[in-house]
Amino acid sequence: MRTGLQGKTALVTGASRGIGKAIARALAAESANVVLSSRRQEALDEAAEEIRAEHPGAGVLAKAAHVGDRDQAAACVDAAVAEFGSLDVLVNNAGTSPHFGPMTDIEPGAAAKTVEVNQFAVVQWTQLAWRASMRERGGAIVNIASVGGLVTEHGIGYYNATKAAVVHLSRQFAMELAPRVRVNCIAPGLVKTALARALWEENEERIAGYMPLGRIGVPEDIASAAVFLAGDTASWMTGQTMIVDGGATIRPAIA
Ligand SMILES: NC(=O)c1ccc[n+]([C@@H]2O[C@H](COP(=O)([O-])OP(=O)(O)OC[C@H]3O[C@@H](n4cnc5c(N)ncnc54)[C@H](O)[C@@H]3O)[C@@H](O)[C@H]2O)c1
Repeated sequence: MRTGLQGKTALVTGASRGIGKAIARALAAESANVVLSSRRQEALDEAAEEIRAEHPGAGVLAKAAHVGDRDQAAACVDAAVAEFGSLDVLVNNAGTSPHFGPMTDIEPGAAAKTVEVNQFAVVQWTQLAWRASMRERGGAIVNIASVGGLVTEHGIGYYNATKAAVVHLSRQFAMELAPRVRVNCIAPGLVKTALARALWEENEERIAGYMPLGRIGVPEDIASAAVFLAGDTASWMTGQTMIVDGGATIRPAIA
């Protein structure tokens, strides 16, 4: 079955590197037009240039925006529609984890930033995409949560609480926006990116051994799931959270 993404327009937040960049690249490989967004225009331009060179058939636009800044977000969504005529796919991928440690120690500023970037941005960008294009033309939204939103982990509890919110926001938006727009979610396990470096860098072998599939994830593992959920391949799925984690969450509770 085909994804049907050819000629559609997809906007990915946090697309300058890591999972977001891999998702943008995978969507371009389906001949979708891709709009890459993250904070720094320079990093985005580099990512866009790479994707353009690899996939000359796809339109590629790079437009910087802080996901928490409503005006910048609106300008980015408007630029996507102005350039390509519609916004058919939104991938809410940008994420941050400014606090490491027990939740009893988190400072108000770090807590607010975590909510702003991981949680409220999903609401804000969904509203903008809905109003600018999807209400009229339909579409698909893919939100990037985390397996940490489903289980507990040491050190990143507050981040995980915002990811649990993303799982629920995906269900709630799926219900509110049906049948025009499908909204699904991915809960990645540990993926080798800059964001998670502190978790995997010095323990790579031990963590790979813990994973039933024997390795830490790479951004492309998440990108293929995102393409599936964004495309017609998932045309009868909405409100769901797909766990992509090398099997980490199916390990027996008692070994
Ligand atoms: N790497 C993992 O192990 C892992 C696991 C589960 C979930 N995730 C989630 O996957 C998503 C992507 O993470 P990643 O691992 O690729 O991280 P990364 O740090 O490699 O990339 C994050 C991207 O988000 C952008 N970004 C951060 N704050 C932003 C802001 N305020 N406004 C706009 N852009 C912003 C960064 O510039 C970058 O492009 C995040 O939502 C993260 O929580 C990652």
